[in-house]
Amino acid sequence: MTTDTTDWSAFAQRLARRGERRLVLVEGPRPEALAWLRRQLPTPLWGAGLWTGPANDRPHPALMPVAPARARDWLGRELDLLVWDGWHGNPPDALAALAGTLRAGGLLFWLMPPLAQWPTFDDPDYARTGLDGADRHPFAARMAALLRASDSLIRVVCPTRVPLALPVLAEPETPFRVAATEDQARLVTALVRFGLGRRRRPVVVTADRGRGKSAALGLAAAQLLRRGRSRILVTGPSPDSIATLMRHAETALTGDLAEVGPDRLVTAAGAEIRYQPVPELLALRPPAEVLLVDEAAAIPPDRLRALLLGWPRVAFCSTVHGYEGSGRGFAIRFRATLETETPHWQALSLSQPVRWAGSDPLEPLIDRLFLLSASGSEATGPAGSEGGVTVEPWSPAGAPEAELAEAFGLLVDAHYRTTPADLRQWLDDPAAQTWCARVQGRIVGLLWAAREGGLPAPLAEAVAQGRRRLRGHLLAQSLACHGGLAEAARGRMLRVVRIAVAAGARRQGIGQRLVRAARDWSARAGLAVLGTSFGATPELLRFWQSCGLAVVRIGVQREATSGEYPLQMATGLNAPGQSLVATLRQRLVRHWPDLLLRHWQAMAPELLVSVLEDLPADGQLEPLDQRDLQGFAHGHRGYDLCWPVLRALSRCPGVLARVRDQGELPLWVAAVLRGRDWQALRQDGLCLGQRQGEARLRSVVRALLAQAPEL
Ligand SMILES: CC(=O)SCCNC(=O)CCNC(=O)[C@H](O)C(C)(C)COP(=O)(O)OP(=O)(O)OC[C@H]1O[C@@H](n2cnc3c(N)ncnc32)[C@H](O)[C@@H]1OP(=O)(O)O
Ligand SMILES: Nc1ncnc2c1ncn2[C@@H]1O[C@H](COP(=O)(O)OP(=O)(O)OP(=O)(O)O)[C@@H](O)[C@H]1O
Repeated sequence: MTTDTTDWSAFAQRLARRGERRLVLVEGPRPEALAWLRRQLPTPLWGAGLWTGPANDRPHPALMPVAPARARDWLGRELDLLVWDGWHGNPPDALAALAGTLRAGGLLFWLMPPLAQWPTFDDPDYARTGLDGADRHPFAARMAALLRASDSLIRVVCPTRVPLALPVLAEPETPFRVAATEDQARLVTALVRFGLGRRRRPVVVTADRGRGKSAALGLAAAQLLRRGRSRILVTGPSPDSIATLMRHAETALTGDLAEVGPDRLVTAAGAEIRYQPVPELLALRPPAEVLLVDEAAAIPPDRLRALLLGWPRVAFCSTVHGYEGSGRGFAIRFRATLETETPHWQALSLSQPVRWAGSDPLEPLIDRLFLLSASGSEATGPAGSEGGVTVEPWSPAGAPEAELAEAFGLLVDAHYRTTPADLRQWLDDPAAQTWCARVQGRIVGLLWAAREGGLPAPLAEAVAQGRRRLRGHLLAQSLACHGGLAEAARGRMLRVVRIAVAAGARRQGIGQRLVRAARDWSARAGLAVLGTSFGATPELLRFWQSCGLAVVRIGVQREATSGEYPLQMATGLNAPGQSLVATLRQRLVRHWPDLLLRHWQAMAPELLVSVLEDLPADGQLEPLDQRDLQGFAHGHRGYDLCWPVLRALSRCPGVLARVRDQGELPLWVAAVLRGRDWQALRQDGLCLGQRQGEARLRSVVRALLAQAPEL
């Protein structure tokens, strides 16, 4: 033992008795820091630990090496020690996620250059998101300032040979123990009431990490079996996600169980709690009185909806931890479905931590560093007018902390996947431009954009041919590559990365004003295009249309998490930009019927038609087509013979809008545009069969011909 060794094991035990965890920042050259750590960590190590650097460098053989990119695999597990090698990169989402796996008594050693060097430290992780070109890093500077101000942080400056003076921690009166909190007990009671109560009154439980939400589900499921329910189904994004739930249910049912398996608990009376994966549940539809869905935020929205409608009592639970970015967005987006389908739904939440004490300083510190609990302004705009709203350029990097938290909160609340990595990108990207809208000084709207494109001709050509891919330049690159147009990567553009207006201030023109500010700035700066890329919904499409942008591309695959098609819209700001947008749109006009048949089968009819209505109508009927249509309308000509003409008719101006007005859009889209057969249409409840379906389509065409004789 050398003289500078600290008894970390005793310190960890004391922390555990207080229910707390600590961050230990090990500053100074990496070799010295590693040498220091090697001297500190005893053999055997006092608990389970991870090391995020290269396996060969690990400072203790008992530390398990894990690449930060695999941090997700550790969610739901528990650790005593995390040694984070910041010299090999600091991806914010992974650091925040792994910090949450530390149990009471846990220590997080973070190896980094001295705090003073953080603003210019060339973090190896920057290359992943194109930030390696920046010479200053406000995000890291901000973290350094927050750490410097923290009174719970333990700082070690290497090289050092003196023993560390650890904080003196008082012994608690009662040692901390992981056990039910009052909050959790209340939730269990509420869940039992829900499980025994009326149908179609779903509950949505949200909680930060480590609040005991999964355990509460298990405890409630056990009580429900005891109180007469015969089958409770549980599901989640993966079998691992329900292990805690099953374990707590099993413990609560001890003595009553006839069969115990990892995905099934059966009581002596034959009642069961059974895990089934989401696809299996939706395919087999096993009956059950209650369905519990854990980690619901990681399940695509269309599946959540199917689960909601498929069983009489459904509870959805989700963690709202910001590093996955899905939690809060889940609550916000799913709310719309709940309000429409099951207006009597109920929101429940858990706030007291179970895994550590309320006095734990690590959770609030990580929270501050990564703004994990940021939530947007409650401020509303002035009703019915634009008066009192100011729109101005704004820089997140220079903003006071409280304002930054409020502004980032707006983005988090408004977007499904806004994570600490976005916060870093927003603060650090030299190509970022931001505008904010204020009412009485408070931020009620934000537009974050990034300058893209402007690539040298040979590189732009290589991107267009699909031979090169670059970090960043998302829209420029996508348009160049998918459209096969080098001009898209050569021209300079501004991409709106995110826009958000506080819920209480929407539909007052604030969004439009923010876009106008970005557009005016771009035009003045000589950029060719203003564009954006987002998960398509008819509402957002309408918003961007109202800002003067037009559809230039729709992705061929839905995004896995949101289940939405990526949609790209743009407007030309000068002659080359206008010509680029026009060319992209012409290609889309030519290609959409084929894209539709092969790729857009899952697109909701409303969205599909909104997209098609955005494009210039290009359908033309010839005299023979017109004769066919007359024949079809009056029942002399069969549907199959007329199908090509009906498709051409769909492309004529105003036709789809008229079909919508007649309430027949779903049938028209499925039969005519998608070419689905009558059996499939009947199965989907779109018609009673061929005879009835054809009759309805004939009646639509008759009305069309009456309204628009020029057809
Ligand atoms: C790249 C991206 O960021 S895409 C994601 C956009 N952001 C989000 O989805 C976050 C949540 N939503 C929001 O924050 C807001 O609703 C925004 C930013 C989309 C729109 O901001 P707002 O200030 O409400 O828009 P604004 O009042 O300027 O609307 C202008 C027009 O857009 C259209 N529009 C806006 N919202 C909607 C909507 N929900 N449904 C239909 N049309 C809409 C309307 O035509 C509206 O004019 P009108 O109110 O006179 O009918
Ligand atoms: N009432 C309880 N008694 C004993 N242990 C509990 C109790 N509630 C929760 N725990 C334990 O606390 C830890 C966290 O609980 P749980 O996994 O339910 O939390 P969670 O809110 O789902 O959090 P996370 O998203 O971090 O997994 C688990 O190890 C669990 O076994």
